Amino acid sequence: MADILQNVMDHAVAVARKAGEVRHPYKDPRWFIGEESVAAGEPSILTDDPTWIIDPIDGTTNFVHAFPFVAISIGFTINKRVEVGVVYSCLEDKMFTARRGGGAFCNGEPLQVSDQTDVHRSIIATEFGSNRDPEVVDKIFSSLRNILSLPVHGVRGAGTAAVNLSLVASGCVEAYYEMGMHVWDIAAGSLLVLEAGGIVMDVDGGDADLMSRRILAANNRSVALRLVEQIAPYRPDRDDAPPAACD
Ligand SMILES: O=P([O-])([O-])O[C@@H]1[C@H](O)[C@H](O)[C@@H](O)[C@H](O)[C@H]1O
Ligand SMILES: [Mg+2]
Ligand SMILES: [Mg+2]
Repeated sequence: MADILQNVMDHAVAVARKAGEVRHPYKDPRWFIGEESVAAGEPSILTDDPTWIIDPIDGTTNFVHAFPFVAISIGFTINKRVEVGVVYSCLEDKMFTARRGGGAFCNGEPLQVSDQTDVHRSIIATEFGSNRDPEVVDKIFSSLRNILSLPVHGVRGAGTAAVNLSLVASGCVEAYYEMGMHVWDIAAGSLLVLEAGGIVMDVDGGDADLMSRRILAANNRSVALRLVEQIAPYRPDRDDAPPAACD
């Protein structure tokens, strides 16, 4: 694991030097998008530069309530594409790693998504999120009602997007969708799913967009597209939306 991170950091330095950059890639805030740094006012703009995308605690509400799923999520992008993903599920003591083109692993063991193609025999993960706007809550419940009525085998939510994505990559659930989470919740986990043989797309079936705050990750296209038909989509403000103007 340390080797993978070291290689990536070396790669980041090499890319920076090639571009004639003198910035230190581990210190310049432009090379980071982190939940806490953004909360402190740093920008949340994904550029082509090598960028670390970090959620130090994914599953904060779980953490506060001692609900036993909490993760650390670290993604690394170049040209806006996730090259490395690391999710450490702390209480399970599971270290999930993926490198683009290099497969996905849990504690060093290769991961493979479920081979289930029938949505009716699937478990779907999702989250209720923290937005209590009645229109958003209606959409959440509408999607849930549609999916439960398909019917599916079950609906689950771990309380952390990163763990939900690790569950798709591990073949424990067939899919995970959510609207309202952030890029730091999903950057690393989305690569886990892709490298375990799954797919990642927008909830409306379009291309995945890391900054859109919408994701549908699934073991295969046939399960994903059945879910697209059931999901009532809404558009949260993007992670890279300009800050609202003050009066
Ligand atoms: O705040 P946080 O615990 O890092 O991250 C949250 C978790 O991933 C949660 O599962 C998801 O539903 C929220 O959308 C995220 O914001
Ligand atoms: Mg999070
Ligand atoms: Mg967090």
